[in-house]
Amino acid sequence: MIPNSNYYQISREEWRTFHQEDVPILSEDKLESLISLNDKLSLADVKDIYLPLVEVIDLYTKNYRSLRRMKSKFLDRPYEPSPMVIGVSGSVAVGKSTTARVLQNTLGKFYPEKNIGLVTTDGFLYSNAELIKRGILTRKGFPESYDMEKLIQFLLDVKIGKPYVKYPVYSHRIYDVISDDYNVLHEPDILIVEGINVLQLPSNQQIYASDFFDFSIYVDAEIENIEKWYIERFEMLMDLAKDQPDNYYYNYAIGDRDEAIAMAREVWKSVNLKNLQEFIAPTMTRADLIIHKSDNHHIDYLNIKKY
Ligand SMILES: Nc1ncnc2c1ncn2[C@@H]1O[C@H](COP(=O)(O)OP(=O)(O)OP(=O)(O)O)[C@@H](O)[C@H]1O
Ligand SMILES: CC(C)(CO)[C@@H](O)C(=O)NCCC(=O)O
Repeated sequence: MIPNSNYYQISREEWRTFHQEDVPILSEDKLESLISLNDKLSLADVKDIYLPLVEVIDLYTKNYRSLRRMKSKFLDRPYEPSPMVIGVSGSVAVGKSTTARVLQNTLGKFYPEKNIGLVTTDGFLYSNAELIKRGILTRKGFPESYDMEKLIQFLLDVKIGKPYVKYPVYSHRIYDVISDDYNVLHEPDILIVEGINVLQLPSNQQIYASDFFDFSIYVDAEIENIEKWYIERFEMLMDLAKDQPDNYYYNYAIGDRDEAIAMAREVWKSVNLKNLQEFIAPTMTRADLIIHKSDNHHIDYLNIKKY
């Protein structure tokens, strides 16, 4: 329970019962096809968690569009379509990208005619070379390691409806931003932006990234579980790198496994846990919705903002 909470805490058992009468139910076929897109996802998760969640997002989307329409009419300005932007935040390795991907796919089934985009803020990290130049390589993921001005310009371009918006991409495989390459976003109706920093307030800008979010989600879990998932992912990345000498994890993969895992535990403690406690967890109560995961990534309850 969040102290002095302005949230309703809702158990999974209750959450799964929420449904708007006038919203059509997704067919079993569509639900089955969603699970095949993600091996981490169960049919129970789609039905219990993600279907009510897309219906909540549907309420926020309708409200967002109708307010914008009324405002442009009131101000006597043309109505310019602008995508609804959803932020997904939480610790390193808590499962933000997995949650965001499942949400993207479920929204895609819910609104088959709409374009649902997904971008991670990892691409807006400074490159390793730049982090070294600034003496902050061991602060990767901390607020100062992101080019926030670039992220805010990107969000602004998306919001004003620029037809093609470029954005940089990060690769866990090379442990760096991919240089000389970028992805392009083309007129999304809804954009999900996932990253540890989406709810943070920058110290030196007048515009906040969070100004652009119309709905925000924080993925929460106990620290011991997140550490476990971080180490499991490290082992998975190491296993994938075994035959790839150009992979950042290759040297760990061919070296002593216990030593590599001990090193990962140290990085977790001295970098990611510190970042979580100092800069990420304090932003949790800015989110409209907090999803709580327990053992085995099981979502057991959610907190949704009252006011
Ligand atoms: N629902 C789930 N069921 C099983 N495994 C999951 C689930 N969600 C996430 N994971 C696993 O937990 C690990 C972390 O997940 P993910 O990569 O989505 O986290 P993240 O918060 O996006 O991390 P980062 O900030 O470092 O990119 C991964 O190994 C992922 O496969
Ligand atoms: C790229 C981030 C910051 C977030 O996804 C994270 O995965 C990371 O690399 N953190 C730095 C410390 C580490 O190597 O885990």
